[in-house]
Amino acid sequence: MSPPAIINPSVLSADFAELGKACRDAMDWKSDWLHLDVMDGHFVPNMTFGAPVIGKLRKHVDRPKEAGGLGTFDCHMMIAEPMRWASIFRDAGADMYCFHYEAAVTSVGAKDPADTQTTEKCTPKNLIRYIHELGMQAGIAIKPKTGVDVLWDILAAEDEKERPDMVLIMTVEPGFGGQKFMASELHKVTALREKYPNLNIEVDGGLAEGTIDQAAEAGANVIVAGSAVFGAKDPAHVIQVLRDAVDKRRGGEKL
Ligand SMILES: O=C(CO)[C@H](O)[C@H](O)COP(=O)(O)O
Ligand SMILES: [Co+2]
Repeated sequence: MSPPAIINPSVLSADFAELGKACRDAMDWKSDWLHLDVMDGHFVPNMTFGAPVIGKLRKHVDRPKEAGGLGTFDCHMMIAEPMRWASIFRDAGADMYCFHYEAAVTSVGAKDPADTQTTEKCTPKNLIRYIHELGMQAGIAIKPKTGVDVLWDILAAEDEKERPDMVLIMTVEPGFGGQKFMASELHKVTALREKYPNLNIEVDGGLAEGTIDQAAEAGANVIVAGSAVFGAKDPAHVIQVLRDAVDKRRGGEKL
């Protein structure tokens, strides 16, 4: 059976002037995690917030989930140099540091924003190892134009410290909330779920009541939803619908 449903609202669609309230609301609505979209204006054509904001939000979010809080701050790092910023986000309170494969393979392995000397290349496996050494969980994301094939070698790393805890399949082009769900990406989820029954597989972009069944059927269990939750009249109901769809697939019931 695939892992349990993890419903993960993205604050990208919340009122940025009231992010503390958005976190408290997400807890009240019985979310499992909180998804934080970090955008740098280089890797994607948009900017959001960085570690200082995440550090402040931590104060609004109780742990653990069992006590009514949110267990995991899931930081979706849409940034060009993911190795450079990992320790800073760890210090701010990130639990899951989910970087983009495309950014990792085109950046250097400097571990400090001010380091201009390092020229050694970053690799996904080295970055995953480093994220684990920092005490965070490691996620790896791929954009719609990146094939799922790039992930096989990383998932099969001999050393478990170099294997990701979660894979994120983007179902929109990263950069903006409220875009149309790309069902064309779900074959990647199906392929991953076939090979890795226990892996946390996250989908992000355009997930809502009308699209969740396809994603759940493909095998996704970590569900990001921004506009569908923060734009809803009854966000707690939407979260329940998303959870039920994943749980039905887990129970073997055909959707
Ligand atoms: O990573 C993202 C965009 O790059 C967001 O997490 C995502 O788009 C969520 O928003 P919505 O559910 O409205 O599509
Ligand atoms: Co995201």
